[in-house]
Amino acid sequence: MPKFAANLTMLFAEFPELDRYEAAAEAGFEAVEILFPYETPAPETQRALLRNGLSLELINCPPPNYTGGDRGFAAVPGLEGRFQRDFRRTLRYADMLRARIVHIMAGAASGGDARATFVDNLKWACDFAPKQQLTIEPINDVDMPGYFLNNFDLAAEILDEVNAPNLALQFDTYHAHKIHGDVLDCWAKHKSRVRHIQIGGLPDRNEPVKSKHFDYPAFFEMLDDSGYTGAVSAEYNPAKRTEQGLGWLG
Ligand SMILES: O=C(O)[C@@H](O)C(=O)CO
Ligand SMILES: [Mg+2]
Repeated sequence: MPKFAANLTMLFAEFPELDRYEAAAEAGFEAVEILFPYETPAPETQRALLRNGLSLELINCPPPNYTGGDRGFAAVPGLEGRFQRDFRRTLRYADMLRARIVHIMAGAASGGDARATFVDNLKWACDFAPKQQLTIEPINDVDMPGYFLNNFDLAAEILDEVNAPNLALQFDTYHAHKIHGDVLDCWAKHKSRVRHIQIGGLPDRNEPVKSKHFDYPAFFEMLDDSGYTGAVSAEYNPAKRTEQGLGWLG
């Protein structure tokens, strides 16, 4: 089986943030991710990770929590200064929490200027933090209207243009399904660029179980055979309490 991680922004949300780490460890996870850890002092998150023997796979840039607000600034012309400040702050958290990956969010924008801004900001970030693994994630524009990076082919072009060893693709099966329909086809086309996977049930983003839309057990087997060594993070809305829906873990 792949190395599964629990996304603590969506899983174990029955508990206060710092208690989710213990809940994830008790459920058998050895790794977690949290999209926006910025409202909790980093030393407290660090202690929760250590106490529960968990590694941190990923955090998002920008801080802080964007509930109801912006979806990043990396592709927003004119906000390069804001992007750089955010990125520096994210890196301080990433260093302290030893986050394996930082996902850089593009933000709401469109057109050629946005694309050029995104490429320039990504090049700057890759140079500024050569030892930090970075990703970009295509996100469907029903869930995030106006989000710049809204398809995988565009992400592939951007990755080619930036051409940095520490920048790769974050492949979320839920978004792949909503954007392109056929997840396996999208995977086959882009797998060589993928450094992080997120999963959610199709089509409703609940537990990642086998459905007429997707065969998760077969996908996990295929990942094992493919030599993929990254994490597969459970990023979904549990239909009931989180623990009651973890049968898919095997
Ligand atoms: O898929 C998602 O929604 C997330 O991975 C994310 O980073 C958006 O905040
Ligand atoms: Mg995702």
